[in-house]
Amino acid sequence: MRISILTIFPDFVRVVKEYGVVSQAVENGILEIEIFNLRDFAKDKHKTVDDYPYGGGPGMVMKPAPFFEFFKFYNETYGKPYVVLTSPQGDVLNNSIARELASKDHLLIICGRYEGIDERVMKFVDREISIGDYVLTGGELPAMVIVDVVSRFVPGVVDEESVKNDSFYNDLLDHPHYTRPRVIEDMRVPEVLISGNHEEVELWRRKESLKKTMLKRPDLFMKHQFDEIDKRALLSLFRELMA
Ligand SMILES: COc1ccccc1CNc1ccc(C(N)=O)cn1
Repeated sequence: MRISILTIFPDFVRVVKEYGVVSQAVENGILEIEIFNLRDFAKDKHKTVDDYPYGGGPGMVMKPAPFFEFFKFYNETYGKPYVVLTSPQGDVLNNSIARELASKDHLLIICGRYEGIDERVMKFVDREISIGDYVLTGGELPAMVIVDVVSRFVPGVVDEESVKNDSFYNDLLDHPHYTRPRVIEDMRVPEVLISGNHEEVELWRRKESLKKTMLKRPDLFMKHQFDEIDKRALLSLFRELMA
């Protein structure tokens, strides 16, 4: 999968491809991440990317011409990508949107700055995405979040099991995790996890996920489709609560 990012701050976003599983996926060719500087497509001497807003008002607006120049170059060179704009007006990102974006061969993420982007640039945009209901000084952090979340759904980037057990994969919150030592400051690892009984472990984990989700995210709990393991876990949970 190829992901490109268009920004006036290329050094800001570069780190997203330099660490962890994303950098490994880039190294072994599962992911291609390319960063383009919008300023390179501003043809005037001062490489201007912003200008005063028609109609007045505070701040500046991103000029359309550099974007038009960029897309002329980009579409001819790489073919037409699926274009995402990160903006406060977008659909709020969640796992299902991320999974949908991960199915595209070729994604381009546009990062806005200033008060916003000239509306005529929207002709290139397929999807507007927000990472939450707040305004940032730029679209670069949302672009990095999208690259990270989408990468996890690209086959081979992370262990399939890990994605399958994603707490939000089956819309339950994650169970507690433990590793060595078995005891630290008198705090012990739950015995079931040391029992080696995988069925018991899976039941315990599911019970913990259901308990945590019921308490912290009743909205997710109500949406959850209960499978056989869930039912056994819930029974065990109720027995525990009644005891
Ligand atoms: C006024 O800013 C803009 C206006 C229009 C586009 C981009 C920006 C850049 N800012 C952003 C971007 C994304 C998010 C988000 N919630 O995903 C928040 N702020």
